[in-house]
Amino acid sequence: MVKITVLGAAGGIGQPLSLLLRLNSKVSELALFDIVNAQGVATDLSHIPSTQKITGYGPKSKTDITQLQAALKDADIVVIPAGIPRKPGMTRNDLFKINASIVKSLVHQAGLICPNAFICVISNPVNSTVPIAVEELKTLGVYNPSKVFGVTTLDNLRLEEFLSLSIKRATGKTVTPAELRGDVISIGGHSGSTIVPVLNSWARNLSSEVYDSLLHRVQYGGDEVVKAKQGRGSATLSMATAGYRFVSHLIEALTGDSVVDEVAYVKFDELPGQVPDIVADNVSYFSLPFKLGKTGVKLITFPHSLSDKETGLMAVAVNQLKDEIARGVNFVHPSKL
Ligand SMILES: NC(=O)C1=CN([C@@H]2O[C@H](COP(=O)(O)OP(=O)(O)OC[C@H]3O[C@@H](n4cnc5c(N)ncnc54)[C@H](O)[C@@H]3O)[C@@H](O)[C@H]2O)C=CC1
Ligand SMILES: O=C([O-])CC(=O)C(=O)O
Repeated sequence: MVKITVLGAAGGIGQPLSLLLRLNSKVSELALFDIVNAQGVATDLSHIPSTQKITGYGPKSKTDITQLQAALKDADIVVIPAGIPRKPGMTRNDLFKINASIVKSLVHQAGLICPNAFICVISNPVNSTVPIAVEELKTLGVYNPSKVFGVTTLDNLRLEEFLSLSIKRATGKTVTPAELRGDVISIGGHSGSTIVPVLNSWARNLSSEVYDSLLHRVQYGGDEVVKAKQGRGSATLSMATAGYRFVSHLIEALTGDSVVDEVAYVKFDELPGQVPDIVADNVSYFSLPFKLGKTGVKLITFPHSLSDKETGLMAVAVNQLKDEIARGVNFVHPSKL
């Protein structure tokens, strides 16, 4: 029995993500909330045969929070793709002005109504919106470091797909993205040079030229989609797939006895497991691999074998992340910095 609430469910990510969740038989209840059209999306999805209860909620007025609260009641997992996406020429940080308040207000209600729920933040800029979520939950006294995630799974999907293509191009050999999954991961943050792909022994297959173009494509994959969509938004279908991969693992961890391997952007300093000094001495948030159980993150499992190049990338990532994390914290506590 798992209840999932999707906030921003009528959007470009929210709709396909809700569709995928509708098809998961372990989800007993799916609550969709949006400021527009969530009831319409829920009605549409309700025609797909399922034993799952599905409901749609939207505010009845500008100040109405009762519908949001009803959607969040008894939620085990809250997924947040609410907020504006990029247009060409914008960075993810340009979204902060609008999305920071959206995430803060939604997480505030989640902290009040379902304080034990897992919180999965998709809204950008993830490097800053997750610190906002954490600080908001702290102010309510309900923060649990094992249960708050920035969803960076799309960086891992891109790495698996683009590396598979790069290996084919460089060696003529076929290594499927599924074979690479788990063996290569993306750590760091979720924007440009904060994204650090860790290639393990697969790097040996690539010339420095192929490596550099792979690195660029993983770090700036989001820009590629924004440009191709020509002002009509950013990644939605790949993101819904990524979001579903992450959330379905959470569901697995919640409903079974198995411990699942995942990667997400977390506040790691209060979690068990070792993180290298270069990270731990400079930031408290990083996208990291971990073991996931019923109660959330059980253990950070930092990759053992980073190359010199990857260690260098990590130093760059940490530097940029510092400011982006501070921006999120400062938004909730303007006087703290
Ligand atoms: N973490 C990641 O890897 C990725 C994150 N994103 C981010 O996800 C966010 C959503 O992207 P899209 O779905 O493409 O945007 P969209 O504009 O298609 O959908 C966003 C939805 O949020 C709703 N919304 C706005 N304010 C709300 C509020 N206060 N409460 C509830 N719903 C609200 C809107 O009505 C809309 O339906 C963006 O910030 C985007 O940058 C996008 C791709 C990847
Ligand atoms: O690039 C964007 O704005 C959306 C995003 O986070 C991604 O595609 O990785």
